[in-house]
Amino acid sequence: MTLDDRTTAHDTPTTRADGTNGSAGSPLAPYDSLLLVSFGGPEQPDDVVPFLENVTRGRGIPRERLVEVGQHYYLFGGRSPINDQCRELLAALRAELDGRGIDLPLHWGNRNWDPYLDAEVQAMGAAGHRRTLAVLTSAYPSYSSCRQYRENLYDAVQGTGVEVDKIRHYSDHPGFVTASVDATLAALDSLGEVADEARLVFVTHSIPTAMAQTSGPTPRSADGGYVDWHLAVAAAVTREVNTRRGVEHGHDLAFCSRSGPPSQPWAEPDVNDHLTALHEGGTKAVVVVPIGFISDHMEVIYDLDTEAEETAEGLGLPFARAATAGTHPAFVAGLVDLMLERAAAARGEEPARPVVDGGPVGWYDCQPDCCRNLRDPGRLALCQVGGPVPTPV
Ligand SMILES: CC1=C(CCC(=O)O)c2cc3nc(cc4[nH]c(cc5[nH]c(cc1n2)c(C)c5CCC(=O)O)c(CCC(=O)O)c4C)C(CCC(=O)O)=C3C
Ligand SMILES: [Fe+2]
Repeated sequence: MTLDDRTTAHDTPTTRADGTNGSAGSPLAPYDSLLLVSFGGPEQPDDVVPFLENVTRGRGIPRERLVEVGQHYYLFGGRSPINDQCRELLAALRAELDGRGIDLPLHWGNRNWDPYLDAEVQAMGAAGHRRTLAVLTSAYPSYSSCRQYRENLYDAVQGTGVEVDKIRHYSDHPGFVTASVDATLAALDSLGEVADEARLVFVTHSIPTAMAQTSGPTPRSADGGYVDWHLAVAAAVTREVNTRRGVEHGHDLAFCSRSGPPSQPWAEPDVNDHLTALHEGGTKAVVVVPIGFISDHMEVIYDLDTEAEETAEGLGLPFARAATAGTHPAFVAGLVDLMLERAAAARGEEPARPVVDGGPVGWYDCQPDCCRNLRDPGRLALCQVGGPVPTPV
């Protein structure tokens, strides 16, 4: 699916003598197109069950959990906001690109729902695109948040002639952090009198402990890159918020949306348990900051705005939830900066790779042993050092 007619106009690319598209001279050369890659979500009640089947195929999620998650979607009319949020991000990216005089076509494909990634990449290939730059709507390393998308990209390009690079992991890029800082400040303001006493509870998607510990490239910490990256972002946001307010807010990292069988360990503490523990320890108010997500999709509007907020209400704990990055101008501009940086690197230049103080610097191509697929280690993935080779055992 393309965003507008202007995009379609580019579907007839100018072909150079060497057979590649006419992207030379563009600040995004060598890329001839851009591709937003997202998770996907149901758009009407009849979509919910097939969507959940797509997400969980072969993943051993208990049936009760699926029924429960289905209810979350039905509570919101069977429609996840995630696709509309992707449409808004595409429109914001288009405007930012236009403002910088960049007219590359911008495409969009999802892992689990229409518009599907496979169909989109097929269409891109048929339209003559040969080298696209992908932006994942997921900012951190881990199997679920990085390699799985890269596996989907590997599958999607087969037979299309399209090559894919991606921007680096961007959660500690100044654009994303600025958006989180602004949102945290606004949420604190909404708490009124108790704001100065509020603790910042940063939240991300829980993943199995085994997946967390094998996230990021080796050598890695015992917690793994997924947790380390979140801790770096939480510290950077807290530091800036505290400086701006002249107050020392304490902070923690908690997890939401645990799935999988109860016997399997997942990253903890769960946000609801954590709010309870904070309350028992005397915390007077909380701001929940969902740094693990880039838009207010179902994990945010159900797991945080519905469930965690209810937990806080039951405790009598003043609660505010900070917005996700969404289409914050600093975030959108930051994504375009990351595209320009990636293109410069692809041209053999050595662009600066800004991150917040103390943050890890993301990488363009993942090491073959990074975020390994523990279930199906033979699956191949794109955007990897040395090409799509199997993960070393
Ligand atoms: C790390 C991570 C992100 C963040 C990075 C990223 O954004 O990609 C993320 C995002 C999302 N997860 C989403 C939805 C779901 N995730 C599920 C299941 C799972 N997620 C996992 C991890 C993650 N998930 C894992 C390890 C599982 C277990 C099954 C498996 O190993 O794959 C299930 C199955 C039911 C359940 O068990 O909850 C659903 C419905 C939606 C769409 C929301 C909407 O519709 O608005 C989004 C953006
Ligand atoms: Fe998920």
